[in-house]
Amino acid sequence: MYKITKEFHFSASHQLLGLGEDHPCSRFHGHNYVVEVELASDELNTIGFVRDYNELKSLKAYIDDTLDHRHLNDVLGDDCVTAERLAKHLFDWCKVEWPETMAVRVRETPKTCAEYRPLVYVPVEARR
Ligand SMILES: Nc1nc2c(c(=O)[nH]1)N=C([C@H](O)[C@H](O)COP(=O)(O)OP(=O)(O)OP(=O)(O)O)CN2
Ligand SMILES: [Zn+2]
Repeated sequence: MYKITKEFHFSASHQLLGLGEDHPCSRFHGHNYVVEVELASDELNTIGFVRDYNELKSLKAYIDDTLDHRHLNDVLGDDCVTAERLAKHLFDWCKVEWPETMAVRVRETPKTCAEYRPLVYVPVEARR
C-alpha cells in the first residue's frame, strides 16, 4: 500500500462549552491549527502518484474560505468543537473529494493530536 500526507495550517477560535467554568478550554480562546490529511492506495496512477499533492490544494481553499480566522463553534454549529470533531468534519469533506482518504489528524498545540480514521470492517468469513 502507498500512503501520502499533506499538511495545512489555519488559525481560529473556539470554546468548549459544557466542560465546567473552571476548565480553561471553556473560555473563548484560539489555536494555530495544523491539519494533516492521509490518502492511501494499493495502486499508483500512470505518473506514479497516489494522487497529485497539487490536487489537494482544494482542501486549502476550503480551509481558507470556511475555517481560517473564524469562530469554529459558529462554523460547525456545535458548542464543543473538539479536535476529534474537527478531524471528522474534515475527513467527511476530504472523503467526498478523494475516495482514497484514510484519515485526518488535527493538532491544536505542538503536543496534542486527534485523528479520525474509520474502522475497517472485516466480514467474519474473511477473518481466517
Ligand atoms: N481529547 C481532547 N482534549 C482536549 C481538547 C480536544 O480537542 N480533545 N481540547 C482542549 C483545548 O481546546 C486545547 O487544545 C487545550 O489543550 P491542552 O492540552 O490543555 O493545551 P495546553 O497548551 O494548555 O497544555 P499544557 O499541558 O498546559 O501545556 C483540551 N482538551
Ligand atoms: Zn482549544
